[in-house]
Parts: sequence; structure tokens; C-alpha cells
Amino acid sequence: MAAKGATEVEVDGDGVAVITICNPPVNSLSIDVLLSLKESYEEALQRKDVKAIVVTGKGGKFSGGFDISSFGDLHSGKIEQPKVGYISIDILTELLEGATKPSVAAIDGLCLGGGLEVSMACHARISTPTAQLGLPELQLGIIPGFGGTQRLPRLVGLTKSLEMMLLSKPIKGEEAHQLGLVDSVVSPNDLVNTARRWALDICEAREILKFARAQARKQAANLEHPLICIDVIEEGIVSGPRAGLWKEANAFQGLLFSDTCKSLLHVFFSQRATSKVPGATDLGLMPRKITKVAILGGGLMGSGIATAMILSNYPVLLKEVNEKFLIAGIDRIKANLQSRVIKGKMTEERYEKAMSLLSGALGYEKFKEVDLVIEAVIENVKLKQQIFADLEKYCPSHCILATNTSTIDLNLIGEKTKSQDRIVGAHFFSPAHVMPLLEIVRTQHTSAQVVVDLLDVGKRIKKTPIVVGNCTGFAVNRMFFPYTQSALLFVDYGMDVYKIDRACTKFGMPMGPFRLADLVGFGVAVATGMQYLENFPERVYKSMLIPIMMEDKRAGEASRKGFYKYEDRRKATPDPEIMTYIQKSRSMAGVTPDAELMKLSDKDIVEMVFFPVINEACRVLDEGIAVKASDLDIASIFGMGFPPYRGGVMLWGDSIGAKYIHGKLQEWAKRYGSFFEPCSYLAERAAKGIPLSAPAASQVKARL
Ligand SMILES: C[C@H](O)CC(=O)SCCNC(=O)CCNC(=O)[C@H](O)C(C)(C)COP(=O)(O)OP(=O)(O)OC[C@H]1O[C@@H](n2cnc3c(N)ncnc32)[C@H](O)[C@@H]1OP(=O)(O)O
Repeated sequence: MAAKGATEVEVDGDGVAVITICNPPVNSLSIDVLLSLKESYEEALQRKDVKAIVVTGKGGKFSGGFDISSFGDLHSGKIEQPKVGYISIDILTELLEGATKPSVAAIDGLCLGGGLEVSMACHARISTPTAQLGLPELQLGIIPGFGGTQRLPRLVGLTKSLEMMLLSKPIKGEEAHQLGLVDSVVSPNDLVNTARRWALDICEAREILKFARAQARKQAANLEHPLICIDVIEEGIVSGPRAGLWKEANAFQGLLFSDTCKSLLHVFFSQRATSKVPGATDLGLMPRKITKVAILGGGLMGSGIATAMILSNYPVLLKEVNEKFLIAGIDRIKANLQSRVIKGKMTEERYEKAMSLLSGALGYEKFKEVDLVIEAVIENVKLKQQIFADLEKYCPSHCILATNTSTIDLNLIGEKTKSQDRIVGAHFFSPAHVMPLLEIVRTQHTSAQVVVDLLDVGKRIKKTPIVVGNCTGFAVNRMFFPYTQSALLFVDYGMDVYKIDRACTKFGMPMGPFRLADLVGFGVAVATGMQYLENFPERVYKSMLIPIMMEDKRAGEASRKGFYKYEDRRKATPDPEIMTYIQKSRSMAGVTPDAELMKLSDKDIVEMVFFPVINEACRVLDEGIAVKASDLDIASIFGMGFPPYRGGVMLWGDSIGAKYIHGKLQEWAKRYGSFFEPCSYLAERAAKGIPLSAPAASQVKARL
């Protein structure tokens, strides 16, 4: 028996395959036509020269629907009926709608029943104003059978789709466009070409979306919502605005309750709460105007701070000890700004303006004009004491005297002055013009006015300030220290350096502890270690690994060799040579590698590195060095690069639970020593089931 109709495929140079339904007089969908449509589609999907598909009907009619003249033959069994669902699900849904190449229906004339259903399985529909679109199946005692009951309501809404189906009422192209059933209305002459362009546009959009997905994954592999956002955008492009809106609404609802949303919301409010400081910002004090800033020391920190200041329009006086150092300092500032110009983030004009705010000095003559001094010389107590005594002599009596020390006790620095009330810590993080955190350290003598003034400066230079108390390492470095300590300890006990770093970056840290140690430089790491050993001997793990490596002229990235090798700029490659140093360190530590440790999962490793960080954060909070837990969340995010979507160390700790953290630390303290000993704050909260970030009972009382 001759086939009842067929489809034709034609591929042009633009990469669009036009599949035409041919079954006169109304291009009805006989089984033969449907099977031919399947074959044509398969061909188009397979062919390398085909990027996109247009489906249309011959002779100005899309299709009058399923071939009702064959109903009789189907009833009598003359024609074999395909298995239930084969056409609707296997062909129209899996093959057409699920295709990796986009398809667009070009609709003129009739588009009824199965015809409309075929077009709704395409990714977009273009029609003429006079096309007739409808699902008249109920007229024949049946219902739409190729997905119409499902796709039409999604496109035109429930009320309209019910009307169209129950009353078998077709609509015209114009109305279909208004309802969202059709994506664009054009004249019959432009129909197929417009559909071709749409199909290619969807193709291009897919490429753009593919690239955006890859970028989003690269930027934050743990985040789902950027990918969901792209999926939703794609849905709108592929299946029309209504379908896109539905997907958007559902996705929004789901994400609203996600942990990521809760964490990021916490970060948003916590960031704002850092500038509400009890005993300072609640006294009704207004920040004083700072018209000129002096910076002592043009090294890495001093030049970075000066850069941040002039970028925010503060005139800066940079003081150095001699001409050579002063020029070097100014050159560093120029380089900081020039790198912005090169990246196109700053105009030459803006560069000139910023540089015009900078002046140099070798003596203190001009210090009588300044309102704020930030000392950023080397970490030497005697030198700093001398500087602060000089500053007291040369600066006006209202001038704020700030130090950028990262470890030294402020009371010691100001010991030789009578200006303790205006001495404050302004601890920037390197590179100071880039890193967003500013740790403001107040001693028991620092006046509330000075804190308010510095908070205002912090805001103007676009930093997130946290106000903390005075102690070795203050809040941020104290929390940071156990990160590397713990990692060094576990390497002595047999863990792999690179596995630890990988687990941390997978968790969301910008770099693991060893890559970070390379970046900071071993010199700084050892010096900081000594400070901690002096002040907190009971919880410092004395790993010899870094000193051993330094003996061999490995000092981190600057020396091109640390835990990694650096051949190209900033590109770190694991270095098998470090095993020799590790073995030496292990034997000096006198420990036998623990076979259990080698089997640990990434999650276990992350816990081992971060639970000591949480433990120290609890101490910092308990000692009143930090005012509130959320300040430490912000400090961990902006100072350490802790992933914001985990809410900061304290919120993350609470998501795990104090009891679990306490149990683990106790277990490790038994096995690996007092470094892990949980502090009393953590122990108490674990025992009572109180969240780590809940305010202390005394604070609660004070508030009541
Ligand atoms: C699974 C799916 O959901 C199920 C389905 O699709 S069921 C089918 C749904 N479609 C329909 O109900 C449409 C039925 N047809 C019509 O309403 C009208 O024929 C029409 C509005 C398409 C055209 O009307 P009109 O211009 O007046 O021409 P009309 O004389 O009726 O039809 C022209 C020819 O096409 C045939 N024809 C129309 N629709 C047909 C169809 N769906 N199948 C087979 N033949 C069809 C007619 O029998 C007629 O044949 P003839 O020339 O040999 O007599």
C-alpha cells in the first residue's frame, strides 16, 4: 500500500534543516507522516551540517491534526496502532522536545489537534496572523493525545486552555501571540525565514549559555543557584516566556529555602552589623572630618594603604627614612594604580588625579597638618615605640595615631606616650588596596570617638571594618593561625600536602593552607609562629617542616619554591621533592604516620583543618576580643576567604553543631595533643546544646 503522506527535509547553507509535512489536502498526521517525521528528525540531529530545525507544512497549512480518515482502519485493525505513548512520548517528547538541536515551528493556515501538538513540542513557534490554532479533539469524542493537555495550559494558562479544549475553540495567530502560544507573528512570506533565524538564535543562545555555565562552575563549583538561573533563562528562550516564568517561579521558591540563601542573607546583615559597636557607635558621636592622612613606611603594606587612601580622595603624606625608600614607596603606589589603568579599570585622568593627592616626606615637619597617621613600618617594638613618641610630639593633639601591626600589643607600642586614648590599630590585609577587610583594634584606653572616626574612614575607603579588642594576633590572625597549624600537624602524621590543599579549595577556600603559606612567604609564617609560641605555647604545634625547607632556600612563592614549584608567574605545580623535607620533619617530630589518616575523605580533612579555627574563634569571642559571633563570620570571609555561601566559620560551625565539633576535637586532642583541646566556651555550649553564635548569657541579660 502506498504511504499516506510523508515529510521532506531540506538543508541550506545556514545549517537549518527545514522539515515539511506533506500530506494534502490538510497535511494530516497519518502514521506514515509521523514515522517519516521521526526519521527526518533523526537525520537532522545526526547531520553535522545541521545546527537547528524548522518544522512547517506544505502549501500554507501546518497540519489539520491526526489523520481522522484512518480512525476507521484503526478501529477495524486494518492499520496497526503504535504502542500507547509511542508517538506522544517517544517521538514528540523525547525526540523533538528533548533534542539537543533547537527546533522552531513555522505555522500558517491550519494548526489543529495533533498539528498544534507537534508545534508545541518544538522550542518556539512563529505564525502568520491568520493561522488557526486549536485542539478540537473533544468534538470527535476523544481528547488531545500528543501532549496537548499538558503543554497548552503551560503556554496559555489554565482558563484559556480549558476553553480552547472543552469548547474545541481555535484561535487566530494574533491572539495566540498575545497569549504566549506563539512567539512571533509575521507575514506568510517571511514565515520560514523568520523561523530559521529564531532557530539559529536559540542555537547561539545555547552556545552563550554553555559558556556561562562553564564560567559559573569555574567561579564557584559548590554553588547551584547561578546554574539554576541559567537554566531558567534558557527555558524562556527555548519554551517561551510563560514556561520560563513558571520555571523561574518554582526555582525561586526552592532557592529561597536553601542553605546558600540563608548563609548569604546572614552575611549581608552581619556585614552591616559590624559597624554597630557597643560603647562606641551607640553614644551619639559624629565622625570627625579627616582632611589629611600620613602613612609611615612605603613598604608593601604602607604603599597598599596609601593606594587605598588616595583612591578614596584622601590627601596622603608618605613618610620614609630616606630618599631611596621614599621613591621605592611612591613607585609601588604608582604600580598599584597603573595595574588598574592597564586592566581598563581606571582612566589616565583618574590616575593623575589620585597621584596628585600623594606627597612624600622624610621628616615630621608637615605632620602638624594631619588628622590621621597610620604607621606601617617593620614589626619591631622598639622602633614603633620611638615612632609613637615622635608622633605625639609632631602631630596635632586631635590626630589619630594608628598602627598597622598585625601582632604586637598596642599598649606596648604606646607605652612611651601619654596619648593612649588616641592610639588604635588599623590592621589592613595584604594587598591593602584590594583586600576588603579592616580590623580596627581598640585597647581599654582608645576613645570611642577615635573608633567612630576610624569606622568612618573604613567606610569611605570601601572596607568592611570589624572592631576588635587588643591581644596578640587580634581576632583575624588568631583565627587564621590554626588553619596552617593543623595542616602542618597532619602532614607530620602522614597526610599528603596536596590532598589537604585540594580538600580546602573544593570546600570553597581560595587556596589551601600550603599554597597560602607559599604566598605569604615562610619568613612571615615563622615570625608569626614565634609570636604565638610566646603567647599561647600550649596550643602551638611545633612543626619543623617550614624551618627545614627554609634552610634549603625554599621560602615560598617569592623564592619560586615552597610547598609548590613556581615556574610561570603564580602558577603553582606540586613538587615531589618536598617529600624529603616531610620525612625529615616527621622523624624530628618523632611521630609514626597514622595509617587511618591516609584513608580520610575530603570532608574529614576539612573538619580537621577548620574545627581548630572554630575552637580559636570561640576563644576570641569568649575573651571579648570580638564583640559578636557574626563579626567573626565576616572576618573569616573577608580576611581568610572563607566561602560566604557557608555563612562564615561560626554559622558553618553551628550548621554542624557544637556537640559534634567538641567530640571530634576531644578525640584528636587525645590522639594528637593539646593543640586540639576544645576551649571551655565550646565545651559549655556543646554540653548545654547552645549554638556557638548565640550571645553569651551575660550579654542577653545586659540586653534585657
Ligand atoms: C492525537 C491527536 O490529538 C488527535 C487528533 O489530532 S484528532 C484530529 C483533530 N483535528 C480535527 O478535528 C480537524 C478536523 N477537520 C476540520 O475541522 C476541517 O476539516 C478543517 C477545519 C480542517 C478544514 O475545513 P474545510 O476547509 O471546510 O475543509 P473540509 O472539506 O472539511 O476538509 C478538506 C479535506 O480534508 C480532510 N480532512 C480535514 N481534516 C482532516 C484530518 N484531521 N484528517 C484527515 N483528513 C482531514 C477532509 O475530510 C476533506 O477531505 P475531502 O476533500 O476528501 O472531502
